[in-house]
Parts: sequence; structure tokens; C-alpha cells
Amino acid sequence: MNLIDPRTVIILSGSMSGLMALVFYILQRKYPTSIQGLGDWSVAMLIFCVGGSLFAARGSLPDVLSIPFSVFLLLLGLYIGYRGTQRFFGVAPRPAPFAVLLLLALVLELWFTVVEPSYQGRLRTSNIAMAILFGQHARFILQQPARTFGNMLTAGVLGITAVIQLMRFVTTFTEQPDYNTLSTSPQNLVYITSFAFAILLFSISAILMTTERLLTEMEQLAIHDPLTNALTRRHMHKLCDSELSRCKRHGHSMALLMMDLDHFKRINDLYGHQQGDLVLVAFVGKINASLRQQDQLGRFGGEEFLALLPQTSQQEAEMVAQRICESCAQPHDLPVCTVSIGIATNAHAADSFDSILARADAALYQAKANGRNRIAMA
Ligand SMILES: Nc1nc2c(ncn2[C@@H]2O[C@H](COP(=O)(O)OP(=O)(O)OP(=O)(O)O)[C@@H](O)[C@H]2O)c(=O)[nH]1
Repeated sequence: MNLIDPRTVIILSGSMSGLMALVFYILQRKYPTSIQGLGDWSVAMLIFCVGGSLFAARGSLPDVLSIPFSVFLLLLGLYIGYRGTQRFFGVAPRPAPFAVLLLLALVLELWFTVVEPSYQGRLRTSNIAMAILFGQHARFILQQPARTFGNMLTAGVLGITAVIQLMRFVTTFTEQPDYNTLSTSPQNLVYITSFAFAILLFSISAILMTTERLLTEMEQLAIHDPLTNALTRRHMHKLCDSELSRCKRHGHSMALLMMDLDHFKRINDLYGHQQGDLVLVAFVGKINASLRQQDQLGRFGGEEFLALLPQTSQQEAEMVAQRICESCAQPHDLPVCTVSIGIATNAHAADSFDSILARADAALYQAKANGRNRIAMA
């Protein structure tokens, strides 16, 4: 007695693909548009569902319809799935080579069904085409810089399935010629069930990839100010705390620049809130241009910003602050708004972030009191 009937596996796999098409479709509607590829994955699953049904209908439909076109649909589904992954990673798909591959496979499948009927010929054609599509899909994911668990799992599933396809190709040279797609031979059962598992596991790992991406985007949103894209106050607190611990461990110095735009209220009153917003965004751009890659910039309040400069002495911080002051005072296409800056460094062993911040704040107050558009040291 056979434990597994290939036709049942194909029917189950086809129904599962139909369900996954619905899941991807719902996710596409719910997820932010920044997460691309879900639409393609949904279409791919739908194509697997139709292709699988055609495959399972073998015997009830003429062979010329059920065999070559079901293989063509499965290959088309694999390509559309790959296209979805390309879009997910923000890479523009280049369909031409795959269109050639799919058409060639269809012609060969028709040839080995109608002109020169050969199960081996059909199987070898589909194995090679599928191995190329699965393999290229896996290779593409491995080329991406992000090595998340979801990405690696997807690449692993696709890579293993590509190898199984190649192994199946090799076994066509050793098995009896009367075998067919619905044969219950061990190699055929492994082949059919591995394909069904590949589709299921691909769906799971693709959902994992999108969830990881969504979490990363949410994290980014949570730690950035939506107007200026500077870091939030809470995140700056965290970064400054850990930088201070590092300084204490290695004996480094760090500097905080507390910056406040001068008479910013006037900009709003004279030019309107929207111009005021643009001035804030431009200000952040100017500061970022003056900072190094390892420096961090956060928005502390309305027009108040804090820069963290790791491994920076008081003199170096003063030079950076001077640069920022000068670039703000230069005329440009937005209303000019100068800045006052208070500087403090981790001068005492018992310093905490709050104590350095309080000194930077007091220095800023001093800069304002001394006439604005200037820097002051704690
Ligand atoms: N356009 C805009 N204005 C903001 C935003 N956040 C805070 N403000 C404005 O910033 C102004 C800050 O005004 P004040 O605290 O009086 O400070 P100032 O006018 O800069 O004066 P000094 O700091 O003493 O030089 C207020 O008018 C706030 O409404 C924002 O996101 N966009």
C-alpha cells in the first residue's frame, strides 16, 4: 500500500497555494506600500493553484493541455515569485531572459508530449528550468546585504529545492522509462512532496521576511522625528548613556552640543508655520553636513536639537559648533535663522548624561544671554 498518493499531494499543494494567494493579497492590502512584492507573491500562488489543478486533472483532460501547460504555469509562478522578491528588495525586474526560458520550456514540453512523446524529455526539461528559477531566486537573496533569519530561511528553502530538482534530473537517466508524473516511485514521491513543501515553506519564510522588514520600519519610525528625521529625545538619551559608559571604560571624551534656533518664533510669525518647518528641516541638513558619520543628532524640543560627538575633545567640539553657526548665518533661499550652541564634555568621573546635559543647557542659556548666534562652553 502506498502511504502517499502523488495526485493527492498535488491537489493539497494546489489548494494550499490558493489559500496562500489570499493571505499574500490580504497582507498587500494591510501592509505599508513601502513593502513591495506581496502582490507578485499572491499572483504566483494563484498560478501554482491553477497549474497544480491542471496537473492533477491529468487523465481527465487531454495530455496536450494538462502536461505542457501545467508545467508552463508552475514555471511562470516561480518567475512571478522571483519577481516579487526582486521588488521586495527594491530591484527592478528584468524579465527578458526568463521569458525566453519559459517559452523554450513550453516548446520542449509540447514537443515531448505531441511530436515525440517522452516522459523523460518532459521531466528533464521541467527539472532544469525549475532548478534555474529556484537557484537564481536563492542566489539573488544571498546577494542582498541584509542577512536576516527570514532572508536566509527563504534562500535555504529555494536553494535546497533547486538541488532536489537537479537530483531528480540525474535520476531520469537511471530509472525505468515507463515512469510518469503520477508514479509512486520513491524518487517521484520525494520530488512531488518536496515541491509542495517548497511552496509552503517559501510562503512562510516570505511572510517572515516581510514581518522583519515591517519591524525594522516601525523601529526606524519610533526613533526618528517625523518632520526633520533627527533622532527622538528618548533614543538620544539611550545613545548618550551607552556612549558615556564606553567613555568611562576606555577613558575617551565625548561632547554634547545643545543647539537652539534664535528667535525662531519670528520666522513662524513672519513667514508662516510651513516656512518654519522648512527652516527646521534645512537646519538639520546643515548640521548633518557638519557632523561625522559616528556623530548623532536628535531633536530635543520644537527648535532645540542635541548633537552627540563621540571621542571628541572640547576644542574639537568648539570647531564643529563654529562651523554650524557659520553655515546657519549664511544667506540661502529660506529665511535666515541663526543658532546658539552650548557645549559640554564628560569632564568629571561621576558625570551622568543628565549632568552633562544640564551643563550644555546652562551654556546654551549663556550663549543666548550673551546676544545669540554664538557658542558658549560649560
Ligand atoms: N514651524 C514650526 N514651529 C515650531 C515647531 N516646534 C516649535 N515651534 C515654534 O518654535 C517657537 C519657539 O519659540 P520660543 O521658545 O519663544 O523661542 P525663540 O523664538 O526661538 O526665541 P529664543 O529661543 O529665545 O531665541 C514657537 O513659536 C513654537 O511654536 C515646529 O515643529 N514647526
